[in-house]
Amino acid sequence: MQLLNGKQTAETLKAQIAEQVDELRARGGKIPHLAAVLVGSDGASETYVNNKVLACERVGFKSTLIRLDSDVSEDALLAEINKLNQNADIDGFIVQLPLPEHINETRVTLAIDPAKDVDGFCPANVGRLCLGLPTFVSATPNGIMELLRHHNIETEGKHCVVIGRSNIVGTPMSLLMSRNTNPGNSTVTLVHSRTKDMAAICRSADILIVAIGKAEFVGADMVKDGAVVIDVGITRLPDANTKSGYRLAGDVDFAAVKDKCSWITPVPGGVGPMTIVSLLQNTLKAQTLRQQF
Ligand SMILES: Nc1nc(=O)c2c([nH]1)NC[C@@H]1CN(c3ccc(C(=O)N[C@@H](CCC(=O)O)C(=O)O)cc3)C=[N+]21
Ligand SMILES: [Mg+2]
Repeated sequence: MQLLNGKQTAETLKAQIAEQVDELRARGGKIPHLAAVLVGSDGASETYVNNKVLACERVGFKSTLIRLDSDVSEDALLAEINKLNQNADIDGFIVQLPLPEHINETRVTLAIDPAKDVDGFCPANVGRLCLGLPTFVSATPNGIMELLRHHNIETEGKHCVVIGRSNIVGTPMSLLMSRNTNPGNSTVTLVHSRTKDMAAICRSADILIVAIGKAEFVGADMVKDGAVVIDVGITRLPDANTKSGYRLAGDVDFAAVKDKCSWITPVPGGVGPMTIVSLLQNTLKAQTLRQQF
Protein backbone atom coordinates (compact mmCIF):
# COMPACT_ATOMS: atom_id res chain seq x y z
CA MET A 1 0.00 0.00 0.00
CA GLN A 2 1.19 3.49 -0.83
CA LEU A 3 -0.18 6.71 0.61
CA LEU A 4 -1.60 9.33 -1.69
CA ASN A 5 -0.08 12.11 0.33
CA GLY A 6 -2.25 15.16 -0.26
CA LYS A 7 -0.45 17.28 2.26
CA GLN A 8 2.92 16.82 0.59
CA THR A 9 1.49 17.18 -2.94
CA ALA A 10 -0.26 20.36 -1.87
CA GLU A 11 3.06 21.77 -0.60
CA THR A 12 4.71 21.06 -3.95
CA LEU A 13 1.88 22.71 -5.88
CA LYS A 14 1.80 25.70 -3.53
CA ALA A 15 5.52 26.24 -4.13
CA GLN A 16 4.76 26.33 -7.89
CA ILE A 17 1.94 28.83 -7.38
CA ALA A 18 4.20 30.99 -5.20
CA GLU A 19 6.74 31.09 -8.05
CA GLN A 20 4.08 32.18 -10.50
CA VAL A 21 3.02 34.94 -8.10
CA ASP A 22 6.66 36.07 -7.86
CA GLU A 23 6.83 36.27 -11.66
CA LEU A 24 3.58 38.21 -11.76
CA ARG A 25 4.91 40.65 -9.20
CA ALA A 26 8.21 41.02 -11.07
CA ARG A 27 6.44 42.08 -14.25
CA GLY A 28 4.03 44.39 -12.44
CA GLY A 29 0.97 42.16 -12.88
CA LYS A 30 -1.97 42.08 -10.54
CA ILE A 31 -1.53 40.01 -7.38
CA PRO A 32 -4.40 37.50 -7.08
CA HIS A 33 -6.90 38.38 -4.36
CA LEU A 34 -9.23 35.76 -2.85
CA ALA A 35 -12.06 36.61 -0.48
CA ALA A 36 -14.01 34.22 1.74
CA VAL A 37 -17.32 34.87 3.43
CA LEU A 38 -17.88 32.97 6.67
CA VAL A 39 -21.31 33.10 8.29
CA GLY A 40 -21.36 32.10 11.97
CA SER A 41 -18.61 30.28 13.79
CA ASP A 42 -18.96 26.53 13.22
CA GLY A 43 -15.74 24.87 14.40
CA ALA A 44 -15.01 22.90 11.23
CA SER A 45 -15.85 25.82 8.92
CA GLU A 46 -13.53 28.06 10.96
CA THR A 47 -10.70 25.55 10.46
CA TYR A 48 -11.26 25.24 6.71
CA VAL A 49 -11.54 28.98 6.11
CA ASN A 50 -8.51 29.56 8.29
CA ASN A 51 -6.55 27.04 6.22
CA LYS A 52 -7.61 28.90 3.06
CA VAL A 53 -6.38 32.25 4.42
CA LEU A 54 -3.07 30.70 5.52
CA ALA A 55 -2.63 29.13 2.09
CA CYS A 56 -3.12 32.55 0.47
CA GLU A 57 -0.39 33.98 2.68
CA ARG A 58 1.89 31.07 1.84
CA VAL A 59 1.72 31.69 -1.92
CA GLY A 60 1.68 35.50 -1.76
CA PHE A 61 -1.99 36.12 -2.62
CA LYS A 62 -3.99 38.86 -1.02
CA SER A 63 -6.88 37.50 1.03
CA THR A 64 -9.91 39.03 2.71
CA LEU A 65 -12.05 37.24 5.26
CA ILE A 66 -15.55 38.61 5.73
CA ARG A 67 -17.20 37.36 8.90
CA LEU A 68 -20.95 37.70 9.37
CA ASP A 69 -23.05 36.77 12.42
CA SER A 70 -24.99 33.52 12.24
CA ASP A 71 -28.24 35.54 12.41
CA VAL A 72 -27.35 37.77 9.45
CA SER A 73 -30.30 38.23 7.09
CA GLU A 74 -30.23 36.70 3.63
CA ASP A 75 -30.56 40.19 2.15
CA ALA A 76 -27.53 41.44 4.07
CA LEU A 77 -25.50 38.44 2.86
CA LEU A 78 -26.65 39.06 -0.72
CA ALA A 79 -25.58 42.70 -0.36
CA GLU A 80 -22.08 41.55 0.72
CA ILE A 81 -21.91 39.26 -2.30
CA ASN A 82 -22.90 42.09 -4.56
CA LYS A 83 -20.09 44.23 -3.16
CA LEU A 84 -17.59 41.46 -3.88
CA ASN A 85 -19.00 41.07 -7.41
CA GLN A 86 -18.42 44.81 -8.00
CA ASN A 87 -15.02 45.08 -6.28
CA ALA A 88 -12.46 45.12 -9.11
CA ASP A 89 -9.61 44.13 -6.79
CA ILE A 90 -11.24 40.81 -5.86
CA ASP A 91 -10.41 38.10 -8.43
CA GLY A 92 -12.49 35.39 -6.82
CA PHE A 93 -14.47 34.63 -3.69
CA ILE A 94 -16.26 31.84 -1.91
CA VAL A 95 -19.14 31.69 0.52
CA GLN A 96 -18.31 28.91 2.96
CA LEU A 97 -21.01 26.24 3.19
CA PRO A 98 -23.08 25.11 5.00
CA LEU A 99 -25.05 28.28 5.69
CA PRO A 100 -27.51 28.68 8.59
CA GLU A 101 -31.01 27.16 8.17
CA HIS A 102 -32.73 30.49 7.46
CA ILE A 103 -30.54 31.24 4.42
CA ASN A 104 -31.28 29.73 1.02
CA GLU A 105 -27.98 28.34 -0.30
CA THR A 106 -29.24 28.17 -3.87
CA ARG A 107 -30.18 31.85 -3.88
CA VAL A 108 -26.76 32.73 -2.46
CA THR A 109 -24.90 30.61 -5.01
CA LEU A 110 -26.89 32.15 -7.86
CA ALA A 111 -25.90 35.66 -6.70
CA ILE A 112 -22.17 35.06 -7.24
CA ASP A 113 -20.70 36.44 -10.47
CA PRO A 114 -19.71 33.27 -12.42
CA ALA A 115 -16.45 34.98 -13.42
CA LYS A 116 -15.50 35.20 -9.71
CA ASP A 117 -16.98 31.85 -8.67
CA VAL A 118 -13.70 30.09 -7.81
CA ASP A 119 -15.69 27.33 -6.06
CA GLY A 120 -17.28 26.50 -9.42
CA PHE A 121 -20.72 26.09 -7.81
CA CYS A 122 -22.73 28.47 -10.08
CA PRO A 123 -25.00 27.03 -12.78
CA ALA A 124 -22.89 28.67 -15.49
CA ASN A 125 -19.73 26.96 -14.27
CA VAL A 126 -21.35 23.58 -13.65
CA GLY A 127 -22.78 23.79 -17.18
CA ARG A 128 -19.40 24.69 -18.64
CA LEU A 129 -17.90 21.69 -16.83
CA CYS A 130 -20.58 19.43 -18.34
CA LEU A 131 -19.72 20.69 -21.82
CA GLY A 132 -15.95 20.48 -21.29
CA LEU A 133 -15.50 24.26 -21.65
CA PRO A 134 -12.88 26.23 -19.69
CA THR A 135 -14.30 26.81 -16.21
CA PHE A 136 -13.67 26.88 -12.50
CA VAL A 137 -13.80 23.19 -11.61
CA SER A 138 -15.03 22.83 -8.05
CA ALA A 139 -12.17 22.52 -5.67
CA THR A 140 -12.53 19.04 -4.21
CA PRO A 141 -12.99 17.16 -7.53
CA ASN A 142 -10.23 19.22 -9.11
CA GLY A 143 -7.92 18.47 -6.16
CA ILE A 144 -8.55 14.75 -6.57
CA MET A 145 -7.71 14.97 -10.29
CA GLU A 146 -4.48 16.78 -9.39
CA LEU A 147 -3.63 14.11 -6.83
CA LEU A 148 -4.15 11.32 -9.40
CA ARG A 149 -2.12 13.25 -11.99
CA HIS A 150 0.73 13.98 -9.58
CA HIS A 151 1.08 10.26 -8.74
CA ASN A 152 0.70 9.09 -12.35
CA ILE A 153 -2.21 6.85 -11.37
CA GLU A 154 -3.47 4.98 -14.42
CA THR A 155 -7.17 5.74 -14.91
CA GLU A 156 -7.81 5.01 -18.60
CA GLY A 157 -10.24 2.12 -19.09
CA LYS A 158 -10.48 1.55 -15.35
CA HIS A 159 -13.75 1.10 -13.51
CA CYS A 160 -14.20 4.13 -11.27
CA VAL A 161 -16.98 3.97 -8.68
CA VAL A 162 -18.04 7.24 -7.06
CA ILE A 163 -20.08 6.97 -3.85
CA GLY A 164 -22.31 10.02 -3.36
CA ARG A 165 -24.15 12.34 -5.76
CA SER A 166 -23.70 15.79 -4.23
CA ASN A 167 -23.50 18.83 -6.49
CA ILE A 168 -20.08 19.77 -5.20
CA VAL A 169 -18.29 16.42 -5.14
CA GLY A 170 -19.98 13.23 -6.41
CA THR A 171 -21.65 14.60 -9.52
CA PRO A 172 -18.73 16.68 -10.90
CA MET A 173 -16.27 13.91 -9.91
CA SER A 174 -18.16 11.35 -11.98
CA LEU A 175 -18.14 13.73 -14.95
CA LEU A 176 -14.42 14.47 -14.71
CA MET A 177 -13.43 10.82 -14.48
CA SER A 178 -15.49 9.96 -17.55
CA ARG A 179 -13.95 12.74 -19.69
CA ASN A 180 -11.49 12.09 -22.51
CA THR A 181 -8.58 13.45 -20.45
CA ASN A 182 -5.70 12.13 -18.39
CA PRO A 183 -6.55 11.47 -15.63
CA GLY A 184 -9.98 10.46 -16.86
CA ASN A 185 -11.16 8.03 -19.54
CA SER A 186 -12.55 5.80 -16.81
CA THR A 187 -15.80 3.86 -16.96
CA VAL A 188 -17.76 5.51 -14.19
CA THR A 189 -20.49 4.17 -11.94
CA LEU A 190 -22.12 6.58 -9.50
CA VAL A 191 -23.74 4.89 -6.50
CA HIS A 192 -25.91 6.43 -3.76
CA SER A 193 -28.31 5.72 -0.92
CA ARG A 194 -30.86 3.97 -3.19
CA THR A 195 -28.33 1.76 -4.98
CA LYS A 196 -28.96 -1.97 -4.70
CA ASP A 197 -26.00 -4.09 -3.60
CA MET A 198 -23.62 -1.17 -3.29
CA ALA A 199 -20.91 -3.36 -1.75
CA ALA A 200 -20.75 -5.64 -4.82
CA ILE A 201 -20.46 -2.66 -7.19
CA CYS A 202 -17.75 -1.10 -5.03
CA ARG A 203 -15.85 -4.39 -4.96
CA SER A 204 -15.60 -4.16 -8.74
CA ALA A 205 -13.98 -0.70 -8.58
CA ASP A 206 -10.38 -0.20 -9.66
CA ILE A 207 -10.73 3.36 -8.35
CA LEU A 208 -13.14 4.03 -5.49
CA ILE A 209 -13.97 7.66 -4.65
CA VAL A 210 -15.98 8.02 -1.47
CA ALA A 211 -17.96 11.21 -0.79
CA ILE A 212 -20.96 10.13 1.23
CA GLY A 213 -20.35 11.99 4.49
CA LYS A 214 -20.67 8.98 6.79
CA ALA A 215 -17.70 8.27 9.03
CA GLU A 216 -15.89 4.97 8.29
CA PHE A 217 -18.69 3.81 5.97
CA VAL A 218 -16.45 1.83 3.60
CA GLY A 219 -15.08 -1.39 5.06
CA ALA A 220 -12.90 -4.16 3.67
CA ASP A 221 -15.95 -5.92 2.14
CA MET A 222 -16.36 -2.99 -0.28
CA VAL A 223 -12.79 -2.83 -1.60
CA LYS A 224 -11.13 -4.93 -4.30
CA ASP A 225 -7.53 -6.06 -3.86
CA GLY A 226 -5.23 -3.49 -5.43
CA ALA A 227 -7.84 -0.72 -5.60
CA VAL A 228 -7.05 3.00 -5.49
CA VAL A 229 -9.18 4.49 -2.70
CA ILE A 230 -9.88 8.23 -2.43
CA ASP A 231 -11.56 9.35 0.78
CA VAL A 232 -13.33 12.72 0.62
CA GLY A 233 -15.09 12.47 3.98
CA ILE A 234 -13.99 14.36 7.05
CA THR A 235 -16.07 14.00 10.23
CA ARG A 236 -15.20 15.07 13.76
CA LEU A 237 -15.89 12.13 16.08
CA PRO A 238 -15.96 12.70 19.85
CA ASP A 239 -12.81 11.27 21.44
CA ALA A 240 -12.02 11.79 25.10
CA ASN A 241 -8.40 10.75 24.57
CA THR A 242 -7.48 13.79 22.47
CA LYS A 243 -6.76 17.33 23.58
CA SER A 244 -9.36 18.76 21.19
CA GLY A 245 -12.00 16.27 22.36
CA TYR A 246 -12.48 14.89 18.86
CA ARG A 247 -10.67 12.95 16.18
CA LEU A 248 -11.01 13.23 12.41
CA ALA A 249 -12.49 10.28 10.54
CA GLY A 250 -12.87 9.75 6.82
CA ASP A 251 -15.69 7.97 5.01
CA VAL A 252 -13.35 4.97 4.74
CA ASP A 253 -12.39 2.69 7.62
CA PHE A 254 -8.70 3.26 6.91
CA ALA A 255 -7.32 0.58 9.28
CA ALA A 256 -9.64 -2.08 7.86
CA VAL A 257 -9.03 -1.23 4.21
CA LYS A 258 -5.45 -0.03 3.86
CA ASP A 259 -3.75 -3.37 3.31
CA LYS A 260 -6.01 -4.17 0.35
CA CYS A 261 -5.26 -0.95 -1.51
CA SER A 262 -2.55 -0.11 -4.02
CA TRP A 263 -3.05 3.58 -3.07
CA ILE A 264 -5.15 5.26 -0.42
CA THR A 265 -5.60 8.83 0.83
CA PRO A 266 -5.26 9.44 4.57
CA VAL A 267 -7.63 11.67 6.56
CA PRO A 268 -6.40 14.23 7.44
CA GLY A 269 -3.62 14.98 4.97
CA GLY A 270 -5.29 13.57 1.85
CA VAL A 271 -8.03 15.29 -0.12
CA GLY A 272 -8.49 18.28 2.27
CA PRO A 273 -5.19 20.04 1.51
CA MET A 274 -5.70 19.40 -2.23
CA THR A 275 -9.10 21.13 -2.05
CA ILE A 276 -7.36 24.23 -0.78
CA VAL A 277 -4.69 24.15 -3.49
CA SER A 278 -7.41 23.91 -6.14
CA LEU A 279 -9.01 27.03 -4.79
CA LEU A 280 -5.65 28.81 -5.15
CA GLN A 281 -5.24 27.48 -8.71
CA ASN A 282 -8.72 28.70 -9.61
CA THR A 283 -7.98 32.14 -8.16
CA LEU A 284 -4.69 32.33 -10.07
CA LYS A 285 -6.41 31.58 -13.36
CA ALA A 286 -9.41 33.86 -12.71
CA GLN A 287 -7.91 36.80 -14.59
CA THR A 288 -7.29 34.83 -17.78
CA LEU A 289 -10.38 32.66 -17.52
CA ARG A 290 -12.65 35.70 -17.17
CA GLN A 291 -11.77 36.73 -20.72
CA GLN A 292 -13.10 33.42 -22.05
CA PHE A 293 -16.53 33.81 -20.44
N1 LIG B 1 -18.00 27.18 -0.37
C1 LIG B 1 -17.34 26.11 0.07
N2 LIG B 1 -16.25 25.66 -0.60
C2 LIG B 1 -15.57 24.57 -0.16
O1 LIG B 1 -14.57 24.15 -0.79
C3 LIG B 1 -16.00 23.93 1.05
C4 LIG B 1 -17.13 24.43 1.70
N3 LIG B 1 -17.79 25.51 1.18
N4 LIG B 1 -17.60 23.81 2.82
C5 LIG B 1 -16.96 22.68 3.40
C6 LIG B 1 -16.12 21.89 2.40
C7 LIG B 1 -15.02 21.10 3.06
N5 LIG B 1 -13.79 21.73 2.68
C8 LIG B 1 -12.53 21.43 3.21
C9 LIG B 1 -11.45 22.28 3.07
C10 LIG B 1 -10.25 22.02 3.70
C11 LIG B 1 -10.08 20.90 4.47
C12 LIG B 1 -8.79 20.67 5.17
O2 LIG B 1 -7.96 21.53 5.26
N6 LIG B 1 -8.58 19.49 5.74
C13 LIG B 1 -7.41 19.13 6.50
C14 LIG B 1 -7.65 19.03 7.99
C15 LIG B 1 -8.59 20.02 8.57
C16 LIG B 1 -8.88 19.81 10.04
O3 LIG B 1 -7.92 19.74 10.83
O4 LIG B 1 -10.08 19.70 10.39
C17 LIG B 1 -6.95 17.75 6.03
O5 LIG B 1 -7.79 17.00 5.54
O6 LIG B 1 -5.79 17.44 6.20
C18 LIG B 1 -11.15 20.04 4.61
C19 LIG B 1 -12.36 20.30 3.98
C20 LIG B 1 -14.05 22.74 1.82
N7 LIG B 1 -15.36 22.84 1.59
MG1 LIG C 1 -29.99 26.44 4.59
